[in-house]
Amino acid sequence: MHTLIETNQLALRVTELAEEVREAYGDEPLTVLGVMTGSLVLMADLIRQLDMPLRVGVMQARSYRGTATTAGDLALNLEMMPQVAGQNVLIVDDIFDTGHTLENVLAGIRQQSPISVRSLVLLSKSERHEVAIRPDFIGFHIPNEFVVGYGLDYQDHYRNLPFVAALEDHEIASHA
Ligand SMILES: O=P(O)(O)OC[C@H]1O[C@H](OP(=O)(O)OP(=O)(O)O)[C@H](O)[C@@H]1O
Ligand SMILES: Nc1nc2[nH]cnc2c(=O)[nH]1
Repeated sequence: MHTLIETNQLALRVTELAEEVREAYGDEPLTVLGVMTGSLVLMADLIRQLDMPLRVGVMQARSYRGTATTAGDLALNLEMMPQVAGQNVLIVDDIFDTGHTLENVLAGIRQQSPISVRSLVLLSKSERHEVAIRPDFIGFHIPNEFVVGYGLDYQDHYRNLPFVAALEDHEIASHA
């Protein structure tokens, strides 16, 4: 694997993203919803830099199964999520790739009658987008490589890496 984004770059950019979120919401109460499992590390770093009245919740969206590095069927589980009716909601995810996950998550949340919904992702792969929507806050635009670390997995490994790295083709094949 080769490193794409170093630990200190991640820390600096997450601090900037927190500032952008503070500018957007001011002192308004906010509900931050992390899309599990990939947003786990970003959520932990981001929410500790937000100082408005904050509620934190999680939901699960999962589309990548087994050895696949292309999207399969998407399973959404909103049962773990707090009530969002009448709330300003910020969806947080690790990566916006084809965009289908976020598009589905946004549609699911909008059905719960929030006041507003915005979205924040750490990474965006512009070359791969297949949907019309875009996240409101984006940490980094990255090339079309399969990335791991800082919450992102390959077959549930590598989420604990403190940096973002791209896997080489043979590393993906070797897990297959
Ligand atoms: O833009 P897309 O092409 O839809 O891909 C983005 C989604 O894929 C990953 O989730 P994954 O299904 O791998 O689950 P995970 O968060 O548990 O790793 C990632 O965390 C995003 O939620
Ligand atoms: N780990 C990981 N999950 C993804 N989901 C969509 N794209 C990616 C990616 O590049 N890496």
